[in-house]
Amino acid sequence: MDTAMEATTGGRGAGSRQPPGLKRRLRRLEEAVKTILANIGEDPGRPGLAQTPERVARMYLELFSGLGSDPAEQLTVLEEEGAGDLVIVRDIPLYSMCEHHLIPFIGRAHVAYLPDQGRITGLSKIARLVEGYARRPQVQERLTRQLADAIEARLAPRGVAVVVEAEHLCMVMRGVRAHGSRVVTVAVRGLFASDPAEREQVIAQLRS
Ligand SMILES: Nc1nc2c(ncn2[C@@H]2O[C@H](COP(=O)(O)OP(=O)(O)OP(=O)(O)O)[C@@H](O)[C@H]2O)c(=O)[nH]1
Ligand SMILES: [Zn+2]
Repeated sequence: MDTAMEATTGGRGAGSRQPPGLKRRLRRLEEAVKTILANIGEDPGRPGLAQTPERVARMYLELFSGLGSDPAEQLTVLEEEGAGDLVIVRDIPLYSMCEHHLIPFIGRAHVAYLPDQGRITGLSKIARLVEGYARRPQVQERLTRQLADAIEARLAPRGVAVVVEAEHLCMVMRGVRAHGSRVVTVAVRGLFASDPAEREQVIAQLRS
């Protein structure tokens, strides 16, 4: 985690220089990509691949930029007197990386929460939360749970429900080659966990 922290905390201020750790990590990633290319039977020296290790190194830091920060901190708490009705944000795009194979799983997240005492969050913040947890090596169940836990911890709502629907390229491009299969995961907290009728209703709304 220490090295991940370097990448995400470095270079934030205007004109600030990259921390030395970041350059070293990029160089090591480039070396690793060259090693992969050589060992799959490619020639890392051929012109078409000349920039590839550097490009892939930068891409990996982007794809895994959710490491080393706490996405829950992005959930600002707004006090809106009287806000107590269900809030649903559906179809949030999701691009994450399966931690078993390091290839993408792609889908949508749907989030609902029932505010308590007028505590709500900015709507964009929920999409930011999804991005923060998605940009790291993941499994879908943990991602789903982390989204529900973050909203519960920050907003202390009466209930939270999260549904994630995704296609795992590790199940499609390789292995079992289950084309068209979709994985659906659900996490519920508060009222949606304790009351089966409420749970059923909110999940139906999220999946409709
Ligand atoms: N529960 C869960 N499993 C996942 C997720 N992403 C990938 N997997 C599974 O992780 C498992 C890894 O199993 P292994 O047997 O170690 O790896 P493998 O030989 O490549 O497995 P196959 O994919 O069956 O060929 C596979 O069953 C994947 O389908 C995820 O988000 N959640
Ligand atoms: Zn996988």
